[in-house]
Amino acid sequence: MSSPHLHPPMQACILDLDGTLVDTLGDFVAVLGLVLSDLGLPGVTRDFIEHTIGRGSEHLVRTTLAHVGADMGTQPELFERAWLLYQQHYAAVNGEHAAIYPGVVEGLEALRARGIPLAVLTNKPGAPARELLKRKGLDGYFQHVFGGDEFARKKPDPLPLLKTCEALGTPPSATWMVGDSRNDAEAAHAAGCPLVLVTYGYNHGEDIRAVPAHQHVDRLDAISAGVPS
Ligand SMILES: O=C(O)COP(=O)(O)O
Ligand SMILES: [Mg+2]
Repeated sequence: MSSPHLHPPMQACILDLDGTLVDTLGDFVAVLGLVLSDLGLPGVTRDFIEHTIGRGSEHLVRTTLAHVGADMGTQPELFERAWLLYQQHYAAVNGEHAAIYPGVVEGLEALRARGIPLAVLTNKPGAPARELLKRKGLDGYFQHVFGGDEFARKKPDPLPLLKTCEALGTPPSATWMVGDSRNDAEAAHAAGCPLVLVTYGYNHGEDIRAVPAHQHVDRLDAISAGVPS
């Protein structure tokens, strides 16, 4: 499966953000700490957050509230308050505790040098995703950046991936998806996009090497070498 001659061609490449391009766990930890403290609720561990991120920020906030025992049944407004606080704190913190993974800039440079159009598709909302890329100096690489709030459904549904292929103007069969989690893998399989999984990042505690892909890489700059254009 990982032998180079089996690789489909690459006409464009769509990349996930959190856990693939940027290690944002520290931002999520800081922001959720602030939100829970504002609400007078107990904190959660870094491990819990690492295992919960990836399905979008609303899912993260809702799951965190449930985890600390907040009763959203009797306090239906609690989620709305927490969500508002989350967005405010995230906008302020965004990128402060986040770092670009080793090999990412080199990998993006290599793809760009080959003339491969690039896009980001994340389950993070679009506005903070674009701001994060800007703050980290990565925004110039991408023709499109789409967030989880910009399509009717999020990854692992294939819809956002198919829409991103449409925006790039390339067929899914030649538009590669690069991600760190089963959400990315399921979306890619369902959309018919070739898949690269990075072995770092956040995958809900599961071993990503066990998830089928055309390639598993330890660094983003290992992609370009094996993929024909
Ligand atoms: O905000 C999230 O849930 C993370 O999103 P991503 O891994 O799709 O970039
Ligand atoms: Mg991810």
